[in-house]
Amino acid sequence: MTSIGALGENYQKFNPRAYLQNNYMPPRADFSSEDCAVPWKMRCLAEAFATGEIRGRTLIDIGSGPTIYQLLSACDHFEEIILTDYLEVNRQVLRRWLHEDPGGFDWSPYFKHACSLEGKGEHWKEKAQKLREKVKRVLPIDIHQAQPLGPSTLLEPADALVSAFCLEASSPDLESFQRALANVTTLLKPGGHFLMIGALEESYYLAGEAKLQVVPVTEADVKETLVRSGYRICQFRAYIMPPSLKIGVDDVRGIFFVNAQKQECQ
Ligand SMILES: C[S@@+](CC[C@H](N)C(=O)[O-])C[C@H]1O[C@@H](n2cnc3c(N)ncnc32)[C@H](O)[C@@H]1O
Ligand SMILES: O=S(=O)(c1ccc2c(c1)CN[C@@H](CF)C2)N1CCSCC1
Repeated sequence: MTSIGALGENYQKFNPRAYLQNNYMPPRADFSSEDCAVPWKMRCLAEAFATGEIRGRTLIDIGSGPTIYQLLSACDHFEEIILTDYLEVNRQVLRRWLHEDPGGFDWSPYFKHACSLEGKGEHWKEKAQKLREKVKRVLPIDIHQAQPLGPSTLLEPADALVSAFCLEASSPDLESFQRALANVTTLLKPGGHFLMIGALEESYYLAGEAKLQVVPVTEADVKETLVRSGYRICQFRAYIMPPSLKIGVDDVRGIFFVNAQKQECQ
């Protein structure tokens, strides 16, 4: 039985570049059809933010990793975006993108796709600049702590949370997944929305030398965990993994998108 500590130790071997190659470059980063995984994920996020119901001053991204695609449709709706991750190597990758350092990952296909989905005629470079302006902090986080951002971070609860492939990929079992959700929920204002993307029935994934354990969760597990943590589920969508995308970097069966609202009476 893997412990939280052992899982954390294993993350020390996590290779951001390998992770990006495995999941955010072809064949998985295929934008040719709306039915492909990445366009599906981005459409879920774009449509949720397009309602105008998810907005406010601050949004926190939980477990950003080395990626920013999950925030492209959020940046018009918040004044301040806070990125977080457990690993300094990932926080460095994020800072390099924010500072436009050469040699960083090319997110332009994702920005172009987001601009196309939103249909506002925005040039992708405008959106990239806007996101860079909105991201004010890149913070360390541990979702297994009661105060995931640590006791000293003077941060009022956020108006919204986003998290993609973090909770199930950081929890050794369902109980710690449930506790982690309760922990991160303390970072969200009552009435605020939590947009979560995650892996369904995945047990591992690779990131270079690292083989990371994932707690396999079903649609019912995710819904039940959210309700028990005091959320109303506004929307739940699932995507089934096509065989062509089973490329040996994980055993993911599909992905879920959930828009959940933290109930006022906690
Ligand atoms: C599968 S990656 C997800 C990255 C990115 N959000 C995405 O959509 O691809 C999981 C992330 O969870 C982070 N992580 C691992 N343990 C964590 C913990 N205890 N608390 C918060 N994040 C953790 C890892 O550093 C890694 O960046
Ligand atoms: O590209 S994805 O959106 C994707 C993207 C990221 C991840 C996974 C999948 C599964 N393993 C996760 C590890 F936690 C990370 N995609 C999900 C649907 S099937 C094809 C792959």
